[in-house]
Amino acid sequence: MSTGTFVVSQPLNYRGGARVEPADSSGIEKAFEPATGRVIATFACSGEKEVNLAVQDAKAAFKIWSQKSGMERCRILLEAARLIRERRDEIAKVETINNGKSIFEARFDIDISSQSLEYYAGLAASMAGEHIQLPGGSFGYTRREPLGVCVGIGAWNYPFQIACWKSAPALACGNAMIFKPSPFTPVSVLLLAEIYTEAGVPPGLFNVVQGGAATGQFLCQHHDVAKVSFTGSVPTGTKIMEMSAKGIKPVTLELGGKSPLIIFSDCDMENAVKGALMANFLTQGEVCCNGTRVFVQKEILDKFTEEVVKQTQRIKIGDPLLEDTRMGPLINRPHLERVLGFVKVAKQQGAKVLCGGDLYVPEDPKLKDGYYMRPCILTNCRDDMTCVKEEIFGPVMSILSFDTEAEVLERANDTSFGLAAGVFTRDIQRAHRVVAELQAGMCFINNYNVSPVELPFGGYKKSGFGRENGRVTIEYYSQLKTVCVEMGDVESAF
Ligand SMILES: NC(=O)C1=CN([C@@H]2O[C@H](COP(=O)(O)OP(=O)(O)OC[C@H]3O[C@@H](n4cnc5c(N)ncnc54)[C@H](O)[C@@H]3O)[C@@H](O)[C@H]2O)C=CC1
Ligand SMILES: NCCCC(=O)O
Repeated sequence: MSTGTFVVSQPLNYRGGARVEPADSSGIEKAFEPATGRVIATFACSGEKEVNLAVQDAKAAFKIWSQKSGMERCRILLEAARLIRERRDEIAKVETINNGKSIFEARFDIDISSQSLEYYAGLAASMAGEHIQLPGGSFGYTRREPLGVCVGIGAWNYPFQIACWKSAPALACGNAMIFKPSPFTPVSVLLLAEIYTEAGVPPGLFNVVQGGAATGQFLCQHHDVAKVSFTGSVPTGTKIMEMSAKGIKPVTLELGGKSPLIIFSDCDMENAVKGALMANFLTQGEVCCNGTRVFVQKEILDKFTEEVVKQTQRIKIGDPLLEDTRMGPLINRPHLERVLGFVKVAKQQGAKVLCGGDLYVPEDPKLKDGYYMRPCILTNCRDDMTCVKEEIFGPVMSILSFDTEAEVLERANDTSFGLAAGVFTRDIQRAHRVVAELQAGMCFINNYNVSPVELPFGGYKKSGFGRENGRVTIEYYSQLKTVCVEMGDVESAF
């Protein structure tokens, strides 16, 4: 596979253990290769009939899967993880072609994905309730039971990884899942569906329906869907919550962010600069937990800025399938224009562009219609500027300066988002004191944007609720049954 050659020839829905064309349609979508602007797939968005069929199949598979022991589910998930590792390069290439992120990065995403399956495979085998002693030899116990058919709805920035982060805990707990990827990135999740089938899950346990808002609504409103786990924007998350409320369905919402990264003057400068790049430029800056408000203590502002600009200018932009590329194209033309629009407004509001923020046209002629821009560093930023307040979801870092810890904490928390935050300092007491005050679900000390699957990930405030990864996620895909056992006679009140 090389850039400019890939086309999808097989159906993109997956139901009953096989790729299928949807039974009905609520419209047609096209998926692109951002590196070249080429259409790689034209597909029908699933209508209500197809969604009903997917739910029906998932319900049938749930009956079989939920009866299996944790050990049996563990073995199958481990086999699926092994198959992901075996097909790592192929999956990473498909992800790169459809999303635009560099192949270097896509391979990490696929590794994290297989780790997610391994982690929840381990927990599947050790899921247990409690035994509680009661007076007179009576006792109670709790059982952790699956919810039923769960729906996963994904964003386009980590298509394969999001599908794994949702399906691995869901399946480990004994649920079935119907997954709807973003219509921008419909392709890689089919490889996951095939892998689950090959690993031995019952047909229908993991189904894929393609489409946009209308298909998503059919899923969320379906009376046989027990739970919705959503990754995407705050406005869509609000709608998902409203729809789920009508059916009293639990939801997990992984939404947007505008996270602070605080760099104190006593930091290890080299690591802080690397951390700022990790916090802003992975996946072309299209990462929900990015630390895009970079607060730098005044004493080191000039030195930090000089170094971060130097390293940003060195980032190799271009064909994302080449080994040495570190930044590929953005997801699509409208998004590229939106991001460039943020840079324009930032300038109008008084920010200074130290580098990038403009279109980039690679020399290779096949890339001339791709959606590339140069990563951008903004300085002279103020807290009231649009670039500092709103999620840009592109490679744009805003640098702000601060004097004191108390001041920076107040400014860092002055946002309706609360997904992530970071602090760089050599002072261990300050590090823990500061993160304790930060209003964010995922805090990093002396690093940024690493994603160990053992750690719960999710937001505070408008960045959502519920968690992905870590042991706690079992609670979001299962329900607790309490059984009270009487060992004596009934003491009736009547
Ligand atoms: N917290 C997290 O883990 C992450 C959050 N995000 C956030 O996602 C956003 C970017 O992703 P987008 O795909 O543009 O978000 P989006 O909200 O436009 O779409 C997300 C998904 O929801 C579906 N959808 C749209 N309208 C719907 C409706 N009415 N009912 C049901 N489903 C519907 C879309 O088809 C897509 O699959 C950013 O705000 C970003 O911060 C992205 C990745 C991770
Ligand atoms: N590995 C990063 C996860 C965050 C995101 O999905 O945007």
